[in-house]
Order: sequence, then C-alpha cells, then structure tokens
Amino acid sequence: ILGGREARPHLRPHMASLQLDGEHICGGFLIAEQWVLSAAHCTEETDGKLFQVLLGAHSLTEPEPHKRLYRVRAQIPHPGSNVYNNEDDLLLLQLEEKAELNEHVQVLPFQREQRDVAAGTVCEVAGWGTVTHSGRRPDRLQQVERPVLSRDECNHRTRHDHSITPNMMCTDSRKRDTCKGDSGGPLVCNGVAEAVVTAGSRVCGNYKKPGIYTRIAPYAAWIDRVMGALSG
Ligand SMILES: NCc1cccc(Nc2n[nH]c3ncnc(Nc4cccc(O)c4)c23)c1
Repeated sequence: ILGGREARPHLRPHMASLQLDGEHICGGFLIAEQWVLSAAHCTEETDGKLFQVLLGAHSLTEPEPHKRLYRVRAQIPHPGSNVYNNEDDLLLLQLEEKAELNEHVQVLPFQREQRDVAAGTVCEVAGWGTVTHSGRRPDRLQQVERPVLSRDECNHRTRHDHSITPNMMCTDSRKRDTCKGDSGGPLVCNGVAEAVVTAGSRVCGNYKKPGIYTRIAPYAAWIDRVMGALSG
C-alpha cells in the first residue's frame, strides 16, 4: 500500500496473508470458515506450490494471540483467469481445516447484488504490499481509503483504455494506491467486500493508471458452486 498508514490492529479480522516458505506473497480474505478468496495471478510465480494462509495477524513476524498459519487443501483459480489479461482474476483457497473464529479471525461478507458501487464512494483497501516505489515491505498491515472511479473514467484511452470490463472496478490511484503484494486483498465499501485487488498494469501510485479490482458479485454463483462442491 503506497501512501497509506498502519491499520488499527485487528480491525480487519478477515484479512489473510498468502505465504510461501514464510514470505508474504499476496493478500486474501476469509469468506467462510474454511475458504479464503484471493487473486488467481498470485499463483503465477509459485510454480505449483500451495500457499500457507496466515490468519489473525497484524504483524507478519511478531507473536500475536490468535495468529495462526493454516495449510491449504486446494487452490481453485477461476477457469477464465489467464496470464494475458486481468479477466476473472479470482482464486479460492480451501483451508486444510475450518479456521478457528474469534475476535481476530472473522469472515467478511461479500457483495452479491449486481449493482456497481457509485463513483466517488470512498472505500478502503488493506494489505502487506510494498509501501515505497523501491519495494520496501511492511511488517504490519497497512490501509488506505480510496474513492471509486467510474468505469467510463477508468476506461479513458489515457488510463486503462477500454480494458475495464463490467466485472471490474477502479479506484483513484493518485499517490495513495495498492502495490506489489496487495493483490488478492478486498476492497471494502460500507463494510462489505465489493472487489478483489488485481495487479493490472502493475503500476503503483500513478494517477494515470487507476487501481483495478475484480468485482465479486458477478462471481457469487461460481464461489457458491465451488464451496458447495468441495464442502465436507
Ligand atoms: N496499483 C495497482 C497494483 C495492484 C497490485 C499490485 C501492483 N503491482 C505489482 N504487482 N506485481 C508486481 N511485480 C513487480 N512490480 C510491481 N509493481 C511495482 C513495483 C515497484 C515499483 C512500482 O512503481 C510498481 C508489481 C499494482
């Protein structure tokens, strides 16, 4: 997160850190006791290895009550996700066991209504992604508030030039923005997860390249189908 600040500890008990060999790779969030939602592009450099999922954390390194690393039983990228574009950039992770819910570990409801979030709505995004252009990684969860940018504005040829589909949404990226390692985290508007961070052009903090997110409502049926099929 560029231009944000340290989050209030444990105010986002749904936040997950997707890790490989103890290293934070991407964000994610708990959508059910045994399921985390993230971004499919996060598996691009994992070369088939399964993530481990850290829940209940504020600091990535310090011991904290209720902080726990979970193994993953299955990782299911959306069938439409691919390395060439940002479409269908969602990843479902089934934990080896149900997460133990408490004040630091909670499920976050996601938006199921198909209506766009109104442009100008101020939403928030949190993550352990890089906090400087030189790539400094924070130990503690960062957060930033960002106003939603209309799809038409975002699709302007000097911005994302008509690559933003109805299944995506944008936020203003002037100075304050998501960056490397924030992919997979939730964009939360009025307490509801509306979308998931996608890297898009990978540019951070440049107002010409607004932050891009995969809206969740269009994928509610897919999410329910996968969770239902793999339950038990
Ligand atoms: N703001 C959109 C967004 C959301 C999520 C991730 C991303 N960026 C990135 N995702 N993956 C990446 N691998 C390498 N470099 C990257 N961005 C980068 C790194 C240093 C300086 C800088 O200005 C940009 C990214 C960008």
